[in-house]
Amino acid sequence: MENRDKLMKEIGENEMAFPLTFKEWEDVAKEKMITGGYQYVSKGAGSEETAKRNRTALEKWSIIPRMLNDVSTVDVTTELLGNKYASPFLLSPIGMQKLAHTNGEIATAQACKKFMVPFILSTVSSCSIEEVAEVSNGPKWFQLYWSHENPEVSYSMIHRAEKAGYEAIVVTVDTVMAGWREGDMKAGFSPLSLGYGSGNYKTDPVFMASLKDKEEQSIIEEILTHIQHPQLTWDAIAEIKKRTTLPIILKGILHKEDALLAVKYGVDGIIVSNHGGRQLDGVIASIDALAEIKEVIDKQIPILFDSGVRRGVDAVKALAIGADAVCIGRPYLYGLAAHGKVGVEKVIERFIQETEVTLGLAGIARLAEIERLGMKREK
Ligand SMILES: Cc1cc2nc3c(=O)[nH]c(=O)nc-3n(C[C@H](O)[C@H](O)[C@H](O)COP(=O)(O)O)c2cc1C
Ligand SMILES: O=C(O)C(=O)c1ccccc1
Repeated sequence: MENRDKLMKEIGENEMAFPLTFKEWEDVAKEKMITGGYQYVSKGAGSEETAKRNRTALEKWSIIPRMLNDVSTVDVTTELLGNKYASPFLLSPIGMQKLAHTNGEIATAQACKKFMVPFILSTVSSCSIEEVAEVSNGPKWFQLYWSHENPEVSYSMIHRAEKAGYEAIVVTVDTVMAGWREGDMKAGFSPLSLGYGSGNYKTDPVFMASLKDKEEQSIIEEILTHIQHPQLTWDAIAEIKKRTTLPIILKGILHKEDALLAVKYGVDGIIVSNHGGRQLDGVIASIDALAEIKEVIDKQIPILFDSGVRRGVDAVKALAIGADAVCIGRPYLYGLAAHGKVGVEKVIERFIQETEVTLGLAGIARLAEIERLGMKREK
């Protein structure tokens, strides 16, 4: 626990300037971001039933710890898709990060590299696939919003991601249309129209060649028609699989039958996620869906998890319930908004440290042995 003591000392002595709790990070981010931008990031869809449920459900799950094990070192290394990672964390894809900080995804990718945490770059990122690869040789995955309008644009992006060294393609399946986000509707807020989120489109040769009108406004409109993909079906997944040698991960699976279909269609992993309550409101908490999906998947493919994770304890619960790795969402975006690259680094570092402390106190010396923990859910 030497690391932990070091961290405690650092927090006490040098890091008072940095926020510590999720709420503190959020408060600083709120101050630094434009009002519409903060609202866009922080809110959920509809009446935010699901955004809230993600939290209440996580709090209903409790850990039943083990005692009298030597936990003088806690090993959180994680194997995923044949790679070994230093921790069980990845960063969820979040579009348009220049909305949070002028350095956007460049800063986030650099912070990830420091901890060798995979960064999942969004299709609608403000920085391009290549720009991000240039500043970070750390692990990177690419998130794809399938373009039904012109599948060749999607294949072009997949090809660019392969060429730039990205290790996996994450196909998001819960965003077939825009979520019902009342805050954004009232404010008339659209991050794309601020020009923050077109890095991958503006640098895509197939997309640019397809445009008749290269005026800014029509580029944005074209991007929007490319992002929404109500026609997305399992056939497209099979098609994508044919076009790349990279592993394919489906993000946004909540039903166990869909998890089984994912296995049937030969995908390499799933992310159990409800998009942080930003898409379909009223859906099951991500952590409860994880518990059900874990049962049927039974280790056939890796299961990743996001939505509502705010600290190390949340991550340990997800890992104990059956996730192979956990994706951090809003917490790192607030770190970015508050303190740029260093902010993201602090958020990641504390997630890892708190996870180590939590596992140690729960009597688990190696993450690989987390199945020894009990988990109980209150009604
Ligand atoms: C501002 C914002 C933008 C997002 N953009 C994307 C995106 O471009 N692609 C995607 O697959 N998910 C996107 N997500 C969803 C996240 O990947 C993740 O599922 C979600 O943030 C998890 O919930 P949490 O933030 O409550 O932990 C976005 C989330 C936020 C907050
Ligand atoms: O805002 C989001 O959650 C998101 O995923 C998204 C979808 C389309 C365009 C930009 C971001």
